[in-house]
Amino acid sequence: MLPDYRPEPFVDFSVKANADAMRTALSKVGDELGRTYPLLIGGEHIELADTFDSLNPAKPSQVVGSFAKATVEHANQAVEVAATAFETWRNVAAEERARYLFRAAAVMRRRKFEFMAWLVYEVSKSWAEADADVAEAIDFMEYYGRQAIKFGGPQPVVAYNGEENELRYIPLGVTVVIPPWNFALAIMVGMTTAAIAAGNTVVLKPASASPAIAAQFVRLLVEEAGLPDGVVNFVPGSGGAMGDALVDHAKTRVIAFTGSKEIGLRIFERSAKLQPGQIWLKRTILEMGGKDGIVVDETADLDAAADAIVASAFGFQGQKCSACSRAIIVESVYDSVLKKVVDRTKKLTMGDPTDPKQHMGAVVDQKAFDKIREYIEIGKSEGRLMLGGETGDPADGYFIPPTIIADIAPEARLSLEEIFGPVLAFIKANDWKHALQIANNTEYGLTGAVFSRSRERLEEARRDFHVGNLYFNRKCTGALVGVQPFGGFNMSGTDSKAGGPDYLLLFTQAKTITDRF
Ligand SMILES: NC(=O)c1ccc[n+]([C@@H]2O[C@H](COP(=O)([O-])OP(=O)(O)OC[C@H]3O[C@@H](n4cnc5c(N)ncnc54)[C@H](O)[C@@H]3O)[C@@H](O)[C@H]2O)c1
Ligand SMILES: N[C@@H](CCC=O)C(=O)O
Repeated sequence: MLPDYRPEPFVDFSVKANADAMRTALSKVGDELGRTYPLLIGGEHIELADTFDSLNPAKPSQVVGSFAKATVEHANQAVEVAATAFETWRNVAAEERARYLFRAAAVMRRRKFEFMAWLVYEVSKSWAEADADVAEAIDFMEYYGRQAIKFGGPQPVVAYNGEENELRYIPLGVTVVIPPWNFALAIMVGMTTAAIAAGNTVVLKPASASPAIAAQFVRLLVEEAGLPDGVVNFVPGSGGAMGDALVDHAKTRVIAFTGSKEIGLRIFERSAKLQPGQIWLKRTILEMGGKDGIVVDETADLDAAADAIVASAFGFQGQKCSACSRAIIVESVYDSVLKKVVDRTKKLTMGDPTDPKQHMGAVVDQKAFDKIREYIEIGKSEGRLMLGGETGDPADGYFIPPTIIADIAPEARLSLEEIFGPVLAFIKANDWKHALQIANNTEYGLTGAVFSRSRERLEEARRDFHVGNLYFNRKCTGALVGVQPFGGFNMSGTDSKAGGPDYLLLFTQAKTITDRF
C-alpha cells in the first residue's frame, strides 16, 4: 500500500554528516562540469556542432555544460515523435505511469545532494535554497503520482436506472513544457511529470540558463526510472529561435509554461491561432510573474515582520516569483520596520554559494545583472537608497548586494514592475485601508502577506487581498506542494495551482460514457 503523501523534510546542514555529503557532492559535480550534452528525441541522442554554454553565475568563466542547440527542425521532429509515442503511452495504466514517478522520486531522494550541487553551480543557489528546490521536485513527483492514481479510474456520477454511467479523465496529447531557470529543478520536474502522469507525452525545452539540471533529470527519468522512449524528449535551445515552433505546431496539444509575463502573453496569443491540420483548441497553462507585497500594520509583531520581509525579499537573490519586492508599511511603524529590515539585511552574506556561509549567491546572468542595475538607478531617482546599490565587475560573478530603497510612491515603477532581483521597495501607507489598497494596485496577483494582530483586518485581507497565495504573519515565499497549492491571479497567469488537488486535471479532458442495458 502506498503511504500518504508528506512533504520531503529539509536537510539540516548543521549535522556534520549532511554537510560532508554536500561537500562530497559539490566535488563530484565539480568534476563533471564542462561536459557536452546532446538532444534526446525518441530515445535517440543527437549531437550537434552548434552548441551553447550554461555558465556558473558566481564564476562566469566556468562552463557548467555545453548543450546541443535545437533548431526549428528539431522542435518539429520532437513534437512528431512525441505524438507517435502518445499513441502507446496514453493506454498505459495510471498506476503504472505513477510508478515511474515514484521510482524517479526515490532515485532523486538517494542522490539529492548531487542535484543540489548542480543547482549551486548552475543558478547560484545557496545550500538551503538548493535543498528546498530538490525537496519540491521530489514532492511534485510523489504528489502527482498519487493524483494520477486518484483520477485514473472512473469518477463518481449520479446513478440512473437502466444505465451504467461513468466519467473518466483521459490525456490530451503532446505537451510542450517550457520552464524558467529560477526553480530550475522543481518547476521543470513539476510540469514535466504532471503531464506524463496524466498520460501525455512531453517535449521539454529547458530554460537557456539552466539546461544542465534539466539534463540530469531527463537522464534520471530515462536511464534510472526506465521511462519508455519518446515519452519525454529533450530539446535545449533558444526560446526565441525555436520556442514559437513548439508552440505553433499543429500536433502540440498542451503548453505548460512558467516564466515572464511577456513570454506568457506571447504563447497565449500564438497558441490561440489555428494551424493548418490542427483539430483542437490548444490548452495553455501559463504561470507568470509577480510583484508581491508584505503589509505591516501598527498592531503587528514588528520583529517577526522584519524577519519575514528580509527572508522573502532576498532569499535566492530575490529571484522568486513569490519574492517580497514591496514592503507596504503603515505610517506609524514605517521608520521602525525600515530600520529593523535594514539592520537585519546588513547581516546577510553574499558570495560563491559553494561556501555554506553565504546567504546569497549571484544573479543568474549578465542580462539579469544589467536589468536589475537599471532598476536600481530608477529606484534611486524614485526614492531614498538605504542599503546596497553598488555592484562589482560582472566578470567576477553577477553579484548584486541586497538593495533597499525607501519612500517609493505606490504608483512608482519600482512599486509596480517586476524586477526579479534583490531590490526591495519600501512604501508608506497612511493607514490599514490605504495599505490594503496599495497591496492590490499592481497588474499581478501572485503572493502577498499581512502582519497584523487584528483579526478583523486579517479577515478583511482574506476577502479582499487579491492574490493566489496569501499568508498571514509569515513570509510570502516557500509554498509546499500539497500544503499551499501555488499560483496567481490576473497577470500572474491562468489561475492554476501547481501542487494542488486539481492541477493534474489541467492535463486531461473528461469523457462521459453511458451504457444502456
Ligand atoms: N507564477 C509562477 O509560478 C512562476 C514561477 C517561477 C517563475 N515565474 C516567473 O518567471 C520569470 C523568470 O523566469 P525566466 O527569466 O526564465 O522567464 P522567461 O519568460 O524569460 O523564460 C521562460 C521560458 O520561456 C522560454 N522562451 C523564451 N522565449 C520564448 C518563446 N518565444 N516561445 C517559447 N518559449 C520561450 C525561455 O527559454 C524559458 O525556457 C519571472 O517573471 C517569474 O516571476 C513565475
Ligand atoms: N513556489 C515558490 C515560488 C516559485 C516561483 O518562483 C514559492 O512559494 O516561493
